[in-house]
Amino acid sequence: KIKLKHGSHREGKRTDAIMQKWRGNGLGQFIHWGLYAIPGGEWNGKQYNGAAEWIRSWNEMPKPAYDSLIYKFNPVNFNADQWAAIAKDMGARYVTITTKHHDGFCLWPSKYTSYTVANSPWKKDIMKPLVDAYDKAGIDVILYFSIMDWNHPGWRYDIKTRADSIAFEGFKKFTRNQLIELLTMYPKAKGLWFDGTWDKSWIKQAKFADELEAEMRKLRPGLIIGSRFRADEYGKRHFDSNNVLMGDYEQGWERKLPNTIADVHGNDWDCVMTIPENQWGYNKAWKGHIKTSTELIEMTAKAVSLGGNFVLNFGPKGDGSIRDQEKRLALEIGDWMKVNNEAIYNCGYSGLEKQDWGYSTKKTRIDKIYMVVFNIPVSGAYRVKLPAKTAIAKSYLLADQNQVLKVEEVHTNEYFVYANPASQSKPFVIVLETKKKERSGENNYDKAK
Ligand SMILES: COc1ccc([C@@H]2N[C@@H](C)[C@@H](O)[C@H]2O)cc1
Repeated sequence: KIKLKHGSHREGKRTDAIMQKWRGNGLGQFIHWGLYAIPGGEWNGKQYNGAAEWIRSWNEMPKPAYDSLIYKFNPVNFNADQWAAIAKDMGARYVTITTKHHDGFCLWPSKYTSYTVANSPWKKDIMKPLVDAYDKAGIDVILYFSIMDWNHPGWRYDIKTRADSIAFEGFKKFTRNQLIELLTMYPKAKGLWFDGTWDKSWIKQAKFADELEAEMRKLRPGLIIGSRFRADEYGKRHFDSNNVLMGDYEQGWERKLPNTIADVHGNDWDCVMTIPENQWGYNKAWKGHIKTSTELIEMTAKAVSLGGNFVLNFGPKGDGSIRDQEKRLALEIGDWMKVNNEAIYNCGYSGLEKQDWGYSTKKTRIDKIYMVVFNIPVSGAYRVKLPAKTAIAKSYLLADQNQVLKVEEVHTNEYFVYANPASQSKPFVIVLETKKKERSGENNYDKAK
């Protein structure tokens, strides 16, 4: 092991109640909202083919033109309770909200810069009504914060000269001040989701970032901070030089999911996902493949089956309203979650071998396994292999618990569960209540039991 001063300060999963709640959330909502929602991926009648929240980096859009969008920020249709209701109806149990994206525009009235809502026509704080609305809806709030800040004069991509170094020292103080300010103004926030930490300038700040993380955790005991915040003194990110996870959960799954349990290295993690291929901020033109609710439900089940959370992104429009396609998807996912959320909330890796019909999840600390089915076998038989000494006490459809299902042990600890789902066009869940195997002879079940 390499001696590290600024590596990870904890090995293994956090076991406290706040993290256990986070771990059991299963499904979250991401909100990307800011000045970039006003142009919505378009400028002077031309479409930017990158991600809409990156339009400032487009040569076709003069930086001053972007920066003066602050004078157009007046979201007359902004309604925090409506956003929270959409998340609630979808079945999200936490939300991650952009307080400040890379452009540096602050959705809260920060004392440390003038580039905030306070100096827009809107004038009012956006974060407070959002935090309060989601909290009232029983949805935990995580604050997204971009370290990289294109608006701050002290930001540097790398530190090459003494002048860079002096400027960046000012930037570091500014960053610390804003983070302490956010934690102080919004004490209900359960965690921070950092982004914009890949440039050399920040990677070189191992000591500063380590001390800042310690200061934030002291100010807010139990605060949840992911692996993307800081690098160790050798510049290693997400995993330190001894390959130990930085922070409380892995933030490496952006627009992609792990495939097997080996990919998640026994850590907590979240996957953040866009509905189109790659748009976080509102884009007028949703080009390419727009994911369906069934695809998104499958990603949610896959994430939970591998011990993580699935966080689906919404990009509200410049006027504060949510686009119809996003509202419809949230309702469709919510309809499924209303019936099947027992297989998602407070569930995790089942330890069972992956089968073709879909993903299995296991209720934490309870002998219940959920077979979340996406591929219906023509045989009507759903194969499941259980660990030795484990038997199936009972099996039924989650959506209709009176329908006890026939189970047949076809090989030692390998069973066929027979089910005919009500609908062939929607994912459904088979529940297995397991128990210790008393004696070897117990191998056939008939429907009546
Ligand atoms: C260099 O590539 C990227 C890709 C996406 C991002 C940001 N992370 C996502 C969560 C969005 O905020 C996106 O703008 C930043 C840099």
